[in-house]
Amino acid sequence: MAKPISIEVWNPSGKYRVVSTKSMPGTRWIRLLADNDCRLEICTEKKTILSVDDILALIGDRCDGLTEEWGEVLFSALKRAGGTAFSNMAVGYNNVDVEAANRNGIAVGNTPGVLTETTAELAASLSLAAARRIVEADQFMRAGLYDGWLPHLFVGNLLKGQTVGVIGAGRIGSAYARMMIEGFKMNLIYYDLYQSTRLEKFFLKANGEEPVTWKRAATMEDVLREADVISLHPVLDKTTYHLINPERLAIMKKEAVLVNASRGPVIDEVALVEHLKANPMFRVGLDVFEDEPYMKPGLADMKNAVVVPHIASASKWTREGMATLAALNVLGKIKGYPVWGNPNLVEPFLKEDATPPAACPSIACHRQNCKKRSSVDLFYWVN
Ligand SMILES: NC(=O)C1=CN([C@@H]2O[C@H](COP(=O)(O)OP(=O)(O)OC[C@H]3O[C@@H](n4cnc5c(N)ncnc54)[C@H](O)[C@@H]3O)[C@@H](O)[C@H]2O)C=CC1
Ligand SMILES: O=C(O)C(=O)CO
Repeated sequence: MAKPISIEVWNPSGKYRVVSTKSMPGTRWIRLLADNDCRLEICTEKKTILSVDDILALIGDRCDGLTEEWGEVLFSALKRAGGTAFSNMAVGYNNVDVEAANRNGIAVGNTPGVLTETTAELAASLSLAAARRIVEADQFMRAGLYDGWLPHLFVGNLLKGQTVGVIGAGRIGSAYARMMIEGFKMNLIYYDLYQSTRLEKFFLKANGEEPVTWKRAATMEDVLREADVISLHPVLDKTTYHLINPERLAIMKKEAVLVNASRGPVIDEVALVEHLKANPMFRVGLDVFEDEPYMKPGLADMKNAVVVPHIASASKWTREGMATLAALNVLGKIKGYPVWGNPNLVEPFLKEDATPPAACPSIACHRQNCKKRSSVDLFYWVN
């Protein structure tokens, strides 16, 4: 039997028991649940990742809704406890065994609509940090090694006029592409399984400047060969696992910059470390890792890698929005509300002082609608 888990309780006499396995940013999500007859239990354990036993202890023998990362054991426990709702605080849900959720009649919520720009901005930051060697230079400065301007000191890559490559030109990939085109006047080449109309409709209104060029590549290899900066934004699934492997690394330019703010396993990280060792001018910016929270051996020693701990969606507005949407997914399901028409247009749920619509903002998959949703609504969480 799992040991008791420490929790903080809001509205103890609430009719519905909702458990959050993590403390989430902001307070609106708490108010929304507590004001709607939910007894909210927030796990206050210090550990970042809870074990299956920890979560079983949290579910107990009566629970109406929950937010975490799961499979059959936990979904069947949630079902036995009378639960019907689960929400990730993420757009992605590759942490969720959707089939197991379906078998147990549990709806799976996620939180699109608030992450796109924040995540794209982090990818753009990593692109710049890697191209201009910001982290190396910062460490050098702090170590007291700077003793005067030198022509060769931390020479990096100019972005203007170079080519940015995007693999997976969905919401985030397209937003990132626009930032790099508009901000740095880069030319674009992208690869996606589908034509990205949202990206192709966009054009540079550059007052009198040379317009940038853009094209959709026939193959991913074309992007890897041609681009100077490549950013990965696909979902993680069987088709994208180890998308960047030794063969594909080998065809990239020796001084290319590779950015990953999608999912760690999209890159074969062991192969990447070898490539970084062999090609000191090849640089990467990584927000996600194959075995999060760990890095593959050797990566931490590579000066040509900028690494950050999965913070792409970490802006205050986004994280508070994610918390609100996750809570409203669970609440909406408990109340029997329908699913909101467009999970990417969620502003009505985010208005601070307004009553949110009587709908679940984004139920990515449940028994009734699972097959009907297009792939664009299926997202994946880390690990
Ligand atoms: N690092 C972080 O904190 C965050 C990471 N993400 C991750 O970013 C990724 C993209 O998110 P969105 O843009 O919202 O999703 P999206 O669904 O709008 O875009 C994904 C794109 O990838 C394309 N794609 C799928 N398989 C492909 C393949 N084999 N080759 C090339 N393209 C392929 C799809 O056609 C789609 O256009 C997801 O993995 C998501 O979980 C999202 C938010 C935050
Ligand atoms: O939303 C997601 O998929 C995340 O990775 C959270 O930042």
